[in-house]
Amino acid sequence: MASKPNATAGEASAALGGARIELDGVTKRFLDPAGHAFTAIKDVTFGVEPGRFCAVVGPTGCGKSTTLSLVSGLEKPSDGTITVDGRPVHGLTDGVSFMFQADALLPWKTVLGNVALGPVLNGRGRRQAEATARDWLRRVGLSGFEDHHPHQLSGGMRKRVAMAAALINEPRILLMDEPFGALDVQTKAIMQTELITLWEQLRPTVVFITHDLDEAVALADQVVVMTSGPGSVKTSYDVDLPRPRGAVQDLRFDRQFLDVQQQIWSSLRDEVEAAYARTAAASA
Ligand SMILES: Nc1ncnc2c1ncn2[C@@H]1O[C@H](COP(=O)(O)OP(=O)(O)OP(=O)(O)O)[C@@H](O)[C@H]1O
Repeated sequence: MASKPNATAGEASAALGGARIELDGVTKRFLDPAGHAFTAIKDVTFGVEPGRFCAVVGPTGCGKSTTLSLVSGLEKPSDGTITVDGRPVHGLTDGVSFMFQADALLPWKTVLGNVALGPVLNGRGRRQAEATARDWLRRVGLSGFEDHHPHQLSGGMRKRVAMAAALINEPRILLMDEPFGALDVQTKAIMQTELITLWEQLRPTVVFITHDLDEAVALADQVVVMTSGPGSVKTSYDVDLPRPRGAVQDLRFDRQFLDVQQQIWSSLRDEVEAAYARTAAASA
């Protein structure tokens, strides 16, 4: 593993601040291959205040990723409205960065080229973009790896590159779909701590999809629990653990953390069991 990121709060560049996200009665229907309408999410309503970290949990197939792509503007709702800072989302939402489970890195570009790509596409000169990219690589602990290509890095290092590439544009909204889902347990915990340290400096509004309730509670200010499909919002919990949260590994033994985790699990468990029973019945 590369060294830990060495940025401090004072090094954060002028953050633009996060945007307010509102979903109001959002339903999304898809057509299945036979041409029948299939409801993926139904009447989803929740909001995320500017600069808050919102995790969305729910059983497999309940529509978490669909919800995220609606916020991004990549998909349009069938019913209901999504607004960002009070303006309805039409087309790709401004000021959004993404991080997915698969690293969206270009294999033919160097680490520096991957991180500098966002500013270059935003019209910054190459020199300036590369200088900013070098700074971000330092902040994620990857100084010295600028000329490597993605295949020459470990999984955790690739995540750091993806994180630098997502944050270099100082997004107002960061949409994350199980970004650490494929990592081993130790690397995942390290990446969670690094993410939360960088987020605490920049404070974009985050919507973070995960299957891992511990991860949701450790990182988020708010955890939205979705019902089994078609997904709607079952409950939204505030997580009042103090910030800065510090190392995620240590947090998991905290009494308050365990209390919140248990409370949310008691709500989530019914939905996970319902989804499992439905899948088992369908395949019987
Ligand atoms: N483009 C699409 N066309 C048709 N059906 C879709 C499409 N996208 C998603 N679905 C369906 O909508 C439902 C919700 O999918 P989605 O990926 O949003 O769930 P999820 O909660 O993110 O799942 P998982 O936890 O397994 O990643 C699923 O039944 C899926 O097959």
